[in-house]
Amino acid sequence: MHKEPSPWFVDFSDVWLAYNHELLVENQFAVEAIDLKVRQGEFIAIVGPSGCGKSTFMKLATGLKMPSMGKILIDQQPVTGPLKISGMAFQAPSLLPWRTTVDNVLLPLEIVEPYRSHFKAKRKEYEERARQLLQKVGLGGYEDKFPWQLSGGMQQRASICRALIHEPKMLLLDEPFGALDAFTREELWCILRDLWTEQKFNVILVTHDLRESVFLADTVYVMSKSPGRFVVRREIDLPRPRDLEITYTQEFGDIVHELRGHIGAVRQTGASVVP
Ligand SMILES: Nc1ncnc2c1ncn2[C@@H]1O[C@H](COP(=O)(O)OP(=O)(O)OP(=O)(O)O)[C@@H](O)[C@H]1O
Repeated sequence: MHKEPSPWFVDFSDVWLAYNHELLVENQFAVEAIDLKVRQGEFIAIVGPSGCGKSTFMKLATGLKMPSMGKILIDQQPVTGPLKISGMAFQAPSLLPWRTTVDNVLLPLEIVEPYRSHFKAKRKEYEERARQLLQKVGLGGYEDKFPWQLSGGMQQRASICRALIHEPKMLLLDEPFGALDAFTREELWCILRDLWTEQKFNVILVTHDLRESVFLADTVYVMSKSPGRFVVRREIDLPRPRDLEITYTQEFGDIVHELRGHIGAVRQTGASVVP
């Protein structure tokens, strides 16, 4: 029978994950009943209380973990192992201290096929690409410095460049700006906004910062306490392009406030609230 291709870029159908066999037997799931449909190029943010399963969700979305039940399609393909079409950045920039900024950014091209096979032959071209990306995020002049010569915000910019150098279709960000001061964080929101506007990769952003989620995302999902479920889906219909000024508007404040109410509800009860 001919099957219609999934119209979604990310398509989770009733996905459950228990971390091991014993937990599965005891019906102890880290995340449960996840149904998530994400359009091509959509920017989603996931917020929720600590330990609700946000990182577990990320592991499922990148194929680092296989679901105990349910089905995951990314870019029409069933996920069967770690995905090459994704780039990742975390709270800690984790740059290699013995490599310069540009060499850190080049790292995925040394590891991920098809780049890896051509790395020696195309090094110059790849390096040019890395330098252009670094320029774009405001790190021009720092390409040949070592990580310890950069501020925390600069290191995080480099780490985002490293996540994007192989032009992934999907960027996964787990609390990428969590360790930065408020001003630097907002600067990086704008950098991410600009990169996404230009390249339209899919983004899955995990954050504790509701303002960040509302400023950046098309859609915000709220997860409930463990076992993690998606209990609220909020479309952010603020016009784009969004400037930081928007964060001071009543409309923006109202959405943040509404999401805060949902988080408060799931923190207290862990129960579902009406989507
Ligand atoms: N390797 C593991 N083995 C068993 N249980 C795990 C493992 N990793 C996570 N868990 C459990 O799965 C649940 C979800 O954890 P997860 O790390 O996904 O939450 P989180 O929302 O990312 O937390 P935080 O916001 O604190 O980073 C928690 O109950 C956690 O104890």
